[in-house]
Amino acid sequence: PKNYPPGPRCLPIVGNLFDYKTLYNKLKYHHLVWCSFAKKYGDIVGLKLGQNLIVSITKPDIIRDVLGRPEFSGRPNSFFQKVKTFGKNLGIVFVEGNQWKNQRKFSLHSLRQFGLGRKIMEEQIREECMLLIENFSSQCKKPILMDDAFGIPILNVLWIMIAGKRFDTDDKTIHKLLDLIHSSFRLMDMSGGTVNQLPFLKYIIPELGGYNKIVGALHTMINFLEGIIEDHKRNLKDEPQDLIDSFLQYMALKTDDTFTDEQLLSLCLDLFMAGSETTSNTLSFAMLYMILHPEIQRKVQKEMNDVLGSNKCPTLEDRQNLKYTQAVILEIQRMGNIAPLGIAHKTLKATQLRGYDIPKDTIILTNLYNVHMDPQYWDEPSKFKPERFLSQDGNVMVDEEHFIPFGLGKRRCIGEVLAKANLFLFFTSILYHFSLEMVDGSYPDTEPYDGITLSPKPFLVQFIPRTV
Ligand code: HEM
Repeated sequence: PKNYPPGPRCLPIVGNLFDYKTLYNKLKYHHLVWCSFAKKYGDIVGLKLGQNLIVSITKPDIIRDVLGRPEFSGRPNSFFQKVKTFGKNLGIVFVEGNQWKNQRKFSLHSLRQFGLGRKIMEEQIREECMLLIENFSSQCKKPILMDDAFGIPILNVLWIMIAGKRFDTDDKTIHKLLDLIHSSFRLMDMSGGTVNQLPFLKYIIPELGGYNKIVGALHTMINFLEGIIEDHKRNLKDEPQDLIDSFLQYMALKTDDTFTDEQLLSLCLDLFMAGSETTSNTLSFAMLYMILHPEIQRKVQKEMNDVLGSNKCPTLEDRQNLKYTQAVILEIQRMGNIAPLGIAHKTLKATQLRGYDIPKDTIILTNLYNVHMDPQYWDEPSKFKPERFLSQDGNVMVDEEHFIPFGLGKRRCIGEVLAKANLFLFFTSILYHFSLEMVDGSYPDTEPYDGITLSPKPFLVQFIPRTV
C-alpha cells in the first residue's frame, strides 16, 4: 500500500514471509524479530506476511497512542480462532464491535459478582496457597520440578467464579488440559503462524505449524467445557451461583442475541486460557529469578519479618507496607514479559499513524517486550534489579508509560486485579514458608520457551522450610 510504514521489500504472494522466517530461525523469538526490524526500519514497521498486512510498534508513546484509539481496537480473524469457535467469531478475546462490548461488560460484571476484587477472592487465593504450601512441604525433601506447579491452583480461583468449583491438585484431566493449552501456546504466535498467513497450506501439509496438535487440543477443551455447561443447565437455580449460571439466565431472557450456547462455550474457553497460562507462567519466572538471586530472596523475607513480625503470612492489606516485595514482583513481570507482543489488534477502518497510512484490517502488534527492555529508558534492562521500582525514599514507583504488562486502553486485560492478587499472595506465602535453592549441578536454562506467552523451561527447585 502507498505510504505504508517502512519494511523489507515484498515478494508476490508470500510478501515478507521469507525475511521473517530467516530472522526467526536466527533469533528464536518472535518479539526479537520485530525488535530487529525496528532497529532497521524505525519505531513503526510495516510488513506483509502472506495475505496479511502487519504493522508492529515498538515505542511506548506510540503504543499508548494506538491502544487509546478506537479504530485500533479490532482483533485479527485468525484461523485458529475459527476452529475454536465453530467457524464464527465468538468468545471475548478475539471479537469486536457490540458483541465484544456486551461480552466484556457481562464478563466483568459477572466475575465481580462472584468474587473478582472482593474479600472472598482473597480468601479463595489464600486457601489455594495453603494447599500448595502443604503440597510443597510434603515433597520438600527432594527437588521439585517447576513445570506446571501453579497451573491448577491459579485456575481454581478463577474457575470458582466461572463454574462454581475447584479442581483437586492431582486431577488428571485438568493437568492434561493445562498441558494441552501450554503446548498450544508454545506453537502459536501473535504474528499469526504460517497457516494463518497462507491458509491454503493447511490442506497440503497438515502438520504445518503444529496445526493438528492445536486443533486436537481445542477439541478436547471444548468437549470438557460442554460437559460442565450441561451440568449447569441441569442444576440451574433461581439464584445464579457463578458466571455460567448468570449467562444461562441472561440467555433465557432473549434480550441480546450475542448470548448463545456457542458463545458461552467460547467465553469459558477464552477465560480459561487467558486466566491460567499467564499468571502461572509469571509465578514460574518468580521461582526462577529467586533461585538465581538468593540475596534478593533474603531481602524479601527480611522485609516480611521486619514489617509483619515473624509469625504472620502477608495478606493483601499488607501489600502497601511491603514495598521491596512489591518492587520484586514488578521486576519479575518486567523481565518475564509473559505477553511479549501483547494480544494482536486490528484496524477497524483505514487510518493514519504518525504520518503513515494504515489500511483497514491491518494487524497491529504492540511490542510490550521492547517497552520493558528498552535500554534508552531502563538502566541495564537485562539485569534483575527490583530497586528500579523504588524511589529514593523507598516508595514504589511505576512509570505507566514504560511498564504495561496488562496492556492499556479499552482492550486492557480484565484479569489484572485477580492476577496481581494471585502474584502477591502466592509469591509471599511461598517465601514466607520456604527458602528456594538451586539444585546442585542443575543450573536452570534461563532462555524461556517462545510462543503466544513466554514461559520458563522446566527447572528444579529445592524448597527448604524456614523456621519462622
Ligand atoms: C500476569 C497475568 C496476566 C497478564 C500479564 C495479562 C496480560 C494481558 C494483555 C497484555 C492483554 C492484551 C491487551 C491488549 O489487547 O492490548 C490481556 C487481555 C486479556 N486478559 Fe489478561 N493477563 C493476565 C491475566 C489474566 C487473567 C487472570 C484473566 C482472567 C480473567 C485475563 C483475561 C484477559 C482477557 C479476557 C483479555 C482480553 C480483553 C479484551 O480483548 O477485551 N488475563 N491480558
